[in-house]
Amino acid sequence: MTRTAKDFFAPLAVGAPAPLREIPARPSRAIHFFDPGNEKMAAKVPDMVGTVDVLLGNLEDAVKAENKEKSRQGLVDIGRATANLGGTVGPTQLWTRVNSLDSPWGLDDLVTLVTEIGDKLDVVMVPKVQGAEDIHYVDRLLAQLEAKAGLDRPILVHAILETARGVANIEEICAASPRMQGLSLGPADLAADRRMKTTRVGGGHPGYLVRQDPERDDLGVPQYDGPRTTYQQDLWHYTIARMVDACAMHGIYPYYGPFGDIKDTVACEDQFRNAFLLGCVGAWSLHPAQIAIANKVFSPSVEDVAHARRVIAAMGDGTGAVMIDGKMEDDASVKQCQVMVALADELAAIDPELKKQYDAIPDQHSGTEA
Ligand SMILES: CC(=O)SCCNC(=O)CCNC(=O)[C@H](O)C(C)(C)COP(=O)(O)OP(=O)(O)OC[C@H]1O[C@@H](n2cnc3c(N)ncnc32)[C@H](O)[C@@H]1OP(=O)(O)O
Ligand SMILES: CC(=O)C(=O)O
Ligand SMILES: [Mg+2]
Repeated sequence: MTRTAKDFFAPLAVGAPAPLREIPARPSRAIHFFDPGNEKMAAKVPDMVGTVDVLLGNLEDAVKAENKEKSRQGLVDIGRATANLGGTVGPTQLWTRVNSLDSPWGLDDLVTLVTEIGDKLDVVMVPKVQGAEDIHYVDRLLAQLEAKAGLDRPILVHAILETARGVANIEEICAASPRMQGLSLGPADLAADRRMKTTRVGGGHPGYLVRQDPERDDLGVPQYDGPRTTYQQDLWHYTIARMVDACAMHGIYPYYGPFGDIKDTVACEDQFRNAFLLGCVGAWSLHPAQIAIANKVFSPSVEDVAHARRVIAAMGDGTGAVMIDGKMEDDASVKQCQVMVALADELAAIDPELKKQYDAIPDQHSGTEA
């Protein structure tokens, strides 16, 4: 049975910090993955602080089995030595992706990281989450470790959706703990688990398409062999839309996961933008080149912010209807504009370049009351 409303926000261990009532909307446009055991990558981390919203020390897939302990220790060293990273000190959060709960490393990852650098860790990403039982396990263990380490704020939990069972149980996963911060799409493992026939890590597929109807000749006979335009569709639309609804319903945040074709920056931007438009707040960056893409895509454009401010100003108390540039705006569209402006304000608070751009938008008050 799930916890009752009465004890949902009670700490799960004596001495553990109280769970948060609301998950803070901290900017997390790019969750940048690095292997803390890879010297070249690790050396770049100090200079990345302040340039990316989240630095994530990855201990799971993409780290060779023989390097698991080295990567774990590397993350401890980075957490201890890197200034302005994680906790409440600066704009760049420190996250980790631990090994899966059924692996030989998952338990030691959690115990070591919370004990050694728990004060720096903002979020623990848990891979291959199948249902609420996985979150319950991590929830209790984190509480015990936080109490032992004397931490004064709870570490949050992020689940990767990468099994069919995880997708089927999405709502119970989101609701499993007040620690739940968000969900990411895990398109590679999810494709394998679902027996999808794509071998790509995220992104589209040229075979997943719809085709224009055939032209007809003068007698109305379809010309099946004639030229017909095809339109590539988004393989991930269903899962992302489902993830966005589940997260919004539970007050947590949805993220597009990885885009593996590092060189195809154009398609990466398109995939990230689809996710942004559908309601995601960020995506993973696997290579330094993807950080700028995510920062750009997940920041509202100056045009969108200008339009949103104009609608809000024209709508006064937010009720009624006005015409702006030939379009009707009303109580509902002003709420859409408030979402845009709230995000712009959050980002401007940590990104001086964006602040400059948003501050330069001239005040515009125009519109005609209906
Ligand atoms: C399905 C999933 O689970 S996705 C999540 C798991 N996968 C990952 O985390 C992958 C992370 N990324 C990587 O491992 C690498 O970026 C790769 C393998 C994709 C490409 O690596 P490379 O071939 O070395 O890329 P490239 O030559 O362009 O790198 C340029 C420089 O950036 C460094 N670099 C590459 N990726 C990163 C990174 N994620 N973070 C920091 N530095 C990086 C390289 O070490 C190299 O450094 P150098 O100039 O000192 O030699
Ligand atoms: C993101 C991830 O782990 C996957 O696609 O499998
Ligand atoms: Mg995976």
